[in-house]
Amino acid sequence: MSSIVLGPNRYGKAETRLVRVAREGPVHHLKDLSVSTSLSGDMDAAHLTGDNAAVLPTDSQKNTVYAFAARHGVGEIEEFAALLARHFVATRPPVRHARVEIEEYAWNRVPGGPPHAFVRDGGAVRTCVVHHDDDGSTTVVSGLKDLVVLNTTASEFHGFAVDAYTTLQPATDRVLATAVTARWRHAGETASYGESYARARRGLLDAFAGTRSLSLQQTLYAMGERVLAGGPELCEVRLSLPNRHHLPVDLSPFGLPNDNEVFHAADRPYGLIEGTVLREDAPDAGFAWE
Ligand SMILES: O=c1[nH]c(=O)c2[nH]c(=O)[nH]c2[nH]1
Repeated sequence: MSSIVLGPNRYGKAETRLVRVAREGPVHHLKDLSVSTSLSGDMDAAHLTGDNAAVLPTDSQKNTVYAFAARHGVGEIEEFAALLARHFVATRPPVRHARVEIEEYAWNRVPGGPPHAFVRDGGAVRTCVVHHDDDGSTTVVSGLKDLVVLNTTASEFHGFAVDAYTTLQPATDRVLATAVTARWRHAGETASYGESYARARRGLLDAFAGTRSLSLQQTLYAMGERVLAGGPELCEVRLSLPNRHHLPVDLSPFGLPNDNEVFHAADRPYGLIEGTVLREDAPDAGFAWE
């Protein structure tokens, strides 16, 4: 019989919810994050013998998130994630690699309200994953999720393969809707993350709105291409696009026409279109996507 060995492993505190209020007199600023830390390295003993000497408790990792927010403030999520990742690798020798993932929930000021009143932004959640390794390298992937978009026309789907189980009718004018998850890899270790986020988000929306779509696959490529066109600092985009089907309701039993006006917004199942768009000369991704 072959012997059994321990494979890759990592551990950390998932989804530490951090809200940081920065006060400039009566004007307050709000950061609302979910921070997940994950450490790996010389930790085999914890799994194999129960020796926890190398294990920095996940509770300590959570405390570090809060302490760093107090001590350093929170700027761009990528910078806060890198600060944490480097700290764990630098201060705990058994930790050879740190992965920090952050989601940011945006808040806007209440229009006309006092400078301490906020309303949660209904738009996308901003995301990042930063890896730092004890060889000194850092990788940064930024992105967004839950960016819900819909075109009421300019979407077609026909010419598809037909087999014994195909019932779908070709569509020359359909509703196209999706909730975009997009992640983009930075070629370097530092960037103007706020600016590149705004550019990438704009590019995603422009490409979705401006593409006469023959499929969600084609729209995916257009969106990825547009993000990369925003600047050389981004080298690879990964997109996940659920096809939120809008099915025309058959109103003929009621003697009513339905000229592409009344739809059932189906929940599930949904098509899931996923793909990567990258520069041919993109540097090696290493562990960036892990
Ligand atoms: O844009 C689409 N791509 C597909 O692959 C597909 N498959 C399907 O049933 N509807 C659609 N729409």
